[in-house]
Amino acid sequence: MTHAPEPSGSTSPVDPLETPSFGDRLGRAFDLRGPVCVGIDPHAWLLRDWGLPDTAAGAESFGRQVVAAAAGQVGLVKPQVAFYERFGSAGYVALERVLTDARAAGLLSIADVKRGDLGTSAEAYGQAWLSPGSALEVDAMTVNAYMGVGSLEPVFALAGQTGKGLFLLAATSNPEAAAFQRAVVAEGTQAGHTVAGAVFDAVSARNARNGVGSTGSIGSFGVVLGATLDLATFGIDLAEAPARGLTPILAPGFGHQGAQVSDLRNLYGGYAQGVIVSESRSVLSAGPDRIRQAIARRVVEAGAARG
Ligand SMILES: O=c1ccn([C@@H]2O[C@H](COP(=O)(O)O)[C@@H](O)[C@H]2O)c(=O)[nH]1
Repeated sequence: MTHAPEPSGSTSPVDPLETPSFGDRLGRAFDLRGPVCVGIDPHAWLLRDWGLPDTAAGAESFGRQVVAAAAGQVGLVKPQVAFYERFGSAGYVALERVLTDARAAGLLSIADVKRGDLGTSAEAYGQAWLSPGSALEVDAMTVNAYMGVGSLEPVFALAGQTGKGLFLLAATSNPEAAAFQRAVVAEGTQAGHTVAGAVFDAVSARNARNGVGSTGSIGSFGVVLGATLDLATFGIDLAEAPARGLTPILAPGFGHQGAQVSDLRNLYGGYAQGVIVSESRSVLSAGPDRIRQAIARRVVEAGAARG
């Protein structure tokens, strides 16, 4: 019996040699605009405060206004997909328009979608978010490795081919994650390491292998390490960064969740130059008329903290 070929969706072929890597684009964004990433999280209460309906149209207007305010000030935005998904297909159409605006404004977008599965299912998630020309195309997506880092192999491969990035959840900012993410791996090459440490090491090893670029180059594969945490207690040592292939860190937890941007260097040590400082509610709650100024303040704070 022959199998039908996997559908490739509305994607176009890419030449990996012609595609600058996500790590390179991220490095450029850091140099040009600093490390701040504005989260796009259209909570129902925020839509109300912004004078918008709690509908897909409201979430679209909200997202597009946030993108307009972020454009030219920061290098990155991070839409929280859950807040669009709650409106079903209309929410996805809204998100597609927000992403189109972000791309047109020269912003790198990270879909906070936290996908994870195995084999061809994992690959299909990757195709949805990382394939050039797909409706939901972004620069990077968040993924979870709780089916094993190896389960994400097809997504790593696709991201490598298309010049996209991945951020694997390693130590997340929510307090209830610690017991789980500090658990110890039972067997294999990572035996004895914490789950968080094993994810961090696996991602770092990939960046080290790919990090043949210049000193200070940034890898395309990153981890999520919450800013609310004492990362040493998760078995993660950030004291010394590698000379090339620095693993980027997506760092939620600043602002509303309590972490201070001024602590950037204490929190992330030798990796501070690769940290994406992500804030959502603390910026978005400024409202449509003051969000530009709120973002500008974060840019100054983060620039000073990063040095
Ligand atoms: O460890 C994690 C991973 C993801 N998030 C997401 O980031 C934002 C945080 O929003 P704030 O309003 O700045 O607290 C939100 O979309 C989370 O789902 C996280 O908080 N922690």
